[in-house]
Amino acid sequence: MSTEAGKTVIRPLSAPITGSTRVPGDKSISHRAVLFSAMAEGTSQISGILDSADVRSSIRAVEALGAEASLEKQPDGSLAGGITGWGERGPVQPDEPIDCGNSGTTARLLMGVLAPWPVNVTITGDDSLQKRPMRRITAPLMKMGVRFSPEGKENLPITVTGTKSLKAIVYDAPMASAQLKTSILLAGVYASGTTTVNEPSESRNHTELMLPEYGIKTTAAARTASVVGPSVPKAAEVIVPGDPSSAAFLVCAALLKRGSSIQIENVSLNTARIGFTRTLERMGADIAVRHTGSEGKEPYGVIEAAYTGTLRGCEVPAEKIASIVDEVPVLALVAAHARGVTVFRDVSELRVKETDRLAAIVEGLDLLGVDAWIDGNDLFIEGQPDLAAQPGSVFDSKCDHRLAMTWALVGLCGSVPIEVENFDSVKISYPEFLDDIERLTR
Ligand SMILES: O=C(O)C1=C[C@@H](OP(=O)(O)O)[C@@H](O)[C@H](O)C1
Ligand SMILES: C=C(OP(=O)(O)O)C(=O)O
Repeated sequence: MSTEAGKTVIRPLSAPITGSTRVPGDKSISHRAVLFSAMAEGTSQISGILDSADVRSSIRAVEALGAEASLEKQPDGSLAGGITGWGERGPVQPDEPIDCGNSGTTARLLMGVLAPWPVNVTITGDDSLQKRPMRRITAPLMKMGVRFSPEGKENLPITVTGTKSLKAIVYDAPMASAQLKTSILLAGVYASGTTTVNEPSESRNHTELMLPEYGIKTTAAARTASVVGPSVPKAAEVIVPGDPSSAAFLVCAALLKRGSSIQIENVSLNTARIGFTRTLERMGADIAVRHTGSEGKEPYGVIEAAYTGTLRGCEVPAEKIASIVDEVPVLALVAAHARGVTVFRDVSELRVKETDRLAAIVEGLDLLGVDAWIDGNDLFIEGQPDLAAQPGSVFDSKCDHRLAMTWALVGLCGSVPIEVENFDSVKISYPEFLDDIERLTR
């Protein structure tokens, strides 16, 4: 790998991707472990925490609010140690705005964390995060009694002023978003009565699975989750499994690189997260999932995948999109190599991620000569089984980690070097991505 003027040259892998590996800790569970432990009374013990820029944003945020984190780097690259929360005392008033960097999860969950406390905290973030919608979070929290200034503003920076007299609500969410659901449920922990979030389709359920570990009365069924408050979370022990969203890049690489065969161990097999395995199976991929255990209520196990060279297009219905929401860019690249058309129905949420991922997918696939288009909120890709990049093509990651890894696969699994602009955005979720994939070719 070489980088010049923000462009990284990605060269074809010298051999098929083979063998067993692990991926770093799950980002969603790591954020939650950090934030829930900060809210709790006592010292929580956490291991397997993802050490990435986004999770560091959550750690810095809770430290600024008075939680004590003594986390140490482990030989496997993860962070482990104790977090002593503010519990009944509540967070301290920070001196400065809290900068959540690139992390939507940090900013949005923090609004719910701060809701029960009489502090004024300004939340901000980088250029990308300052463009992402926040009214979806502030509107329901305002119904619970939280104040935001400027009132009704869509984008960060926004100042949160919490209240000790939060009202419990029943909220019909306009979109399937675990960040929205979690923010409301975290506020609900301190509201009197039952706070419920109903969703149009199922989003990831880590919050519902983890809050009971912190002693919070929680109920959950398909598309609905509730907490009963008021209650103070109690310290817990959390072991974070590997991140399936990171695993998806290695799996897709194996499906695109002739002769490859890999096993990814100790990865979360939460069904709300591994929709990509089902999509790839429907595309005819050789992929299998094997449960080996669970941590708390979170299942984990092994994902196996092997190259076959024969993939076909498929249709992914709207209600399954939440289970692949962060994997659509890399699945779109696989679809570009499949025979026939692939359709992802109602992927409008991709427009409001780190960048407009829908537009970026169409742009990147166009550079590869692949016909991809958006009709309404649906994404269509006409695959080409013999697809090959032009040498030296420059793909723009738009400083988005998922796009950086997606376009890197074009170079790694193809036959000519390509370039990826701002490839270093992989530090957001998977800093060791390139090392991990190269290690599997030796
Ligand atoms: O709750 C979470 O940890 C996340 C939820 C998803 O966002 P939305 O809730 O906005 O869909 C996902 O895209 C993000 O990477 C992490
Ligand atoms: C959308 C993502 O994260 P966040 O919303 O936390 O920035 C992601 O990791 O792809």
